[in-house]
Amino acid sequence: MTAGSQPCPSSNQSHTISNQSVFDTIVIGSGIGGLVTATQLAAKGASVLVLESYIIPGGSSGYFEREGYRFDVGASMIFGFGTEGTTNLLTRALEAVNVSLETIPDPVQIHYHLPGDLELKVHREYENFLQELTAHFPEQGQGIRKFYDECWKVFNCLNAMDLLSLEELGYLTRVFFQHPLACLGLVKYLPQNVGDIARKYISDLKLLKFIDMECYCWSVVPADKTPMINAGMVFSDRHYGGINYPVGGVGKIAQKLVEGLEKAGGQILYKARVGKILVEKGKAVGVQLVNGKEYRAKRIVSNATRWDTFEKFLPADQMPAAERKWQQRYQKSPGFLSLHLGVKADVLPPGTECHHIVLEDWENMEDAEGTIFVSIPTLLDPNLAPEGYHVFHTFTPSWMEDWQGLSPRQYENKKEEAAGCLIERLETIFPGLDAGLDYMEVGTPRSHRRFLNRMDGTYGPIPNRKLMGLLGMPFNRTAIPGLYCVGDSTFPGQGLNAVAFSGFACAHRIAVDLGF
Ligand SMILES: NC(=O)c1ccc[n+]([C@@H]2O[C@H](COP(=O)([O-])OP(=O)(O)OC[C@H]3O[C@@H](n4cnc5c(N)ncnc54)[C@H](O)[C@@H]3O)[C@@H](O)[C@H]2O)c1
Ligand SMILES: CC(C)=CCC/C(C)=C/C=C/C(C)=C/C=C/C(C)=C/C=C/C=C(C)/C=C/C=C(C)/C=C/C=C(\C)CCC=C(C)C
Repeated sequence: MTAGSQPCPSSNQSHTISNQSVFDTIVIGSGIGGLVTATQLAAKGASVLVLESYIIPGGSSGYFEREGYRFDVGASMIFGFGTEGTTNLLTRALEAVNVSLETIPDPVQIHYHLPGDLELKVHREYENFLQELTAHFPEQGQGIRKFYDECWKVFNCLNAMDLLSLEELGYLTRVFFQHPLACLGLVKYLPQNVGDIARKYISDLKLLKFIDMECYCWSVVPADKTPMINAGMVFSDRHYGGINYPVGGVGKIAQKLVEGLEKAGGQILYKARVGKILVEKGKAVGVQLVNGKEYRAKRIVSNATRWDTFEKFLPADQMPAAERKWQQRYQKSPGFLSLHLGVKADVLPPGTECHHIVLEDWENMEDAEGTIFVSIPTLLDPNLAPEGYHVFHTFTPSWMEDWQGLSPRQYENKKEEAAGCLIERLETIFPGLDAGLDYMEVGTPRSHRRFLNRMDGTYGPIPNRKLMGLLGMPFNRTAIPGLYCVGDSTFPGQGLNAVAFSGFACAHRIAVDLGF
């Protein structure tokens, strides 16, 4: 979304908030992490108020409409909509508040276009994927199978048990007695990263680069810094529950959760920007909006990033030691330069897949504007664009620093130039893209900061050195009594299914704390 353009109006305008003096819980932000916390608590009978600064719910999983196109703001490759097991957390979150969403299965997770003619597709069918990858690295066939089979071990442990708060002793004891082997399996993998495990089985350097890319394209760090638990989820669930796109666009997930929240008695207020968390006698007791209005609750949950929570909502100079430590271990990932395009349908040859990753030189994988991501959701749900056209969302990592200190004219020119470069590079995969353009909206980390309130427009936290898997990622409670965090700056990190887990865990911990 252009930083200068007006957001589209929503039918869900501000609601009147019931005159309750103290809510059980206030949730700051209606990203998927915040909404799952809110719906879980409302379903248990808690009184919940969600305060969202924007005009619609969803945060990075929101949408906007322009000239007949419906664009996903950020998230587009959706895990968690499976029908079986326990890891289908988006399906479960909707069910908990008696709503549901129709989804369309995506037969291929990603079509990779990588250096050295490494062209391959990650098929929904596991064996087809292994076969296609092995055809590129015939000598490494056994290693490939052993590596991905080890990822399944992690997934099978997770998919055997209810997924709730790891900060709650009652749950941990119960789950350990019910599934001792699965728990021990997870304990083993929690401190591990993908790179070490991949190198046990794989020696070919180009194949190891491919594993780096398999991690980078969702964790924005290479295999050595990517936690094995998360890779177990991503590399297996794509073949188990699969990647499924919600009919009507990604924005529908948040809209449905809000519908469920309200049915369960919870409330949401839009255009309600929190400026401050109120702390009395060392305990979080409420929030103050930037317009001065105050709301109070027994528990406060922040779905904003940890940087926003502890540097903006609370005095930065009184940051708890645990948060300072976290900031030494994790840094902000880059944001994205995003092009939301409307494209003539004949640009895409028959058989084009929905998601693509493009990289011309391995050296550039982690660089700003190195790896290119493409999502074309109209290949699954054609109703998101006018007839004869496609929605084409392409994005590439980009740092806030590169977009600061520019005059409005310089900013617009830089965006145009960057968009031109991206389109030119994509012409090799989609010839005729430039000529087929019908609509273009360019977003930068500044747009993400403005519309999503994410500090520096970041995609989320990344380890700033090799850490011990997921061990360094905080759960939901914070050093301030009564204050919890949820979303991608809590365990287990980025990803809609990951933040949904964070929401389940946060709501469970609060429900126990409040005696629900
Ligand atoms: N950021 C991206 O570009 C991007 C792209 C793809 C996927 N994703 C995914 O999106 C997910 C993020 O989910 P999440 O739940 O952690 O958070 P989120 O960033 O999606 O949602 C946070 C919400 O809090 C609101 N908010 C922030 N500050 C506020 C304030 N002061 N007052 C009121 N509301 C405020 C924001 O408007 C937003 O709706 C991650 O899984 C990530 O992987 C993000
Ligand atoms: C008791 C005892 C002894 C012990 C205990 C142990 C235990 C129980 C443990 C447990 C653990 C757990 C539960 C864990 C959990 C985890 C989880 C849930 C995880 C999840 C994850 C997920 C993820 C990571 C996801 C992700 C995704 C993503 C990020 C995506 C993205 C995408 C994008 C960016 C796009 C791309 C592309 C294109 C467009 C092409």
